[in-house]
Amino acid sequence: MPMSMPLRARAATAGLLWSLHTVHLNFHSPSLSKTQFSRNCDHFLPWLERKATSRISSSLFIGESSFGRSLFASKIIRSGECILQVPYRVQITADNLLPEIRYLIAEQVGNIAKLALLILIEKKLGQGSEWYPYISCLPQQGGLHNTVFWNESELEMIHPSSVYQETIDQKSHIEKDFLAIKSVFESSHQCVVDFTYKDFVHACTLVGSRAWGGTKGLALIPFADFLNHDGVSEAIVMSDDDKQCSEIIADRDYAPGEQVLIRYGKFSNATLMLDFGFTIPYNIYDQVRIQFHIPKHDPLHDMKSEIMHRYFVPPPEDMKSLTYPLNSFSINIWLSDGGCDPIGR
Ligand SMILES: C[S@@+](CC[C@H](N)C(=O)[O-])C[C@H]1O[C@@H](n2cnc3c(N)ncnc32)[C@H](O)[C@@H]1O
Repeated sequence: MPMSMPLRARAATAGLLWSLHTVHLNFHSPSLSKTQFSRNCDHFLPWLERKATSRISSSLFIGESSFGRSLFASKIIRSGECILQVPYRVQITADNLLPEIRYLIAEQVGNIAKLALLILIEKKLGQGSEWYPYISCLPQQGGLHNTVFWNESELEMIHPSSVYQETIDQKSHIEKDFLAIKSVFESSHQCVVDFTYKDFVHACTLVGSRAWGGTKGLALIPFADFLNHDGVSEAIVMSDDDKQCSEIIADRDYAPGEQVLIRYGKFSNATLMLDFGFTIPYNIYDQVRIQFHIPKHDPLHDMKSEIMHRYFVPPPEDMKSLTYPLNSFSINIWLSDGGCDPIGR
């Protein structure tokens, strides 16, 4: 079963996603730099395999590319090969919170906030945390570029995009969760862990950009979350309930040393910027939605309406919850032949 990245579901309810095509924010060159082991990560995979008591991957090693930490082929990989299997038992979900904390915040906040709290608790435990080798590998504050971290003048640049409003909504959602957790802890006279609003925003953004929703609910999947995104890759994180693991099958051949990329979802640049803090240069999922008014007195009214209905494009999967006006259509910004397709296919 395919899994999907989480924040999208929430953001999709916030409003129409207009393309961010006017502001291209890919700070990195897509070409890969020399691969080397990332700081702090040398012992990561052996630790995870010990914890899982099984092989996670014999095909991948951790290195760095212009996309940050990345996974690379350690040998020839053939299309169709299983390159990674992460058992459910080494994935982190809200169930890993201590029962008394889980009970306290049960109805107060959603899974993103619960996982964020778990990260903050484990981080405070330092080397005493059973997840230390993973938690200590996660990006530090200042290392994420999602729009929630943008200052006012940066946000002003994207005012015409729906990402602007979605960013504001996301911030207020995080603030609401923060206050809810703090108030629960205060009224129960429990000081589970001391953290600031800034810590909490960082932790929520970490979860939003590297957790998957699956059969076990929202889960951080160590090692799988070191894989970077390529919108045209067919490789996705899948759940296998029989084998009790998440796995990834290679969608093409890889030579040793090549970076292995997966698709997080069929996301526009607006979504990528909001939830993951990057955009890609030619995003085949970028769309603008054009609303089109056909006045009743227009002599071509019937013909135009008929064309509109014939070519009406249903909203993408991740925007199903939105009601699209019928007098609108999508334009894909980038097409493989470089042209514009007015019916959005
Ligand atoms: C699931 S993590 C992937 C591993 C990450 N590079 C790391 O250092 O841990 C997702 C983050 O990786 C980065 N990323 C993934 N794909 C990217 C891409 N195509 N271009 C630029 N950054 C990317 C973004 O910072 C994103 O929020």
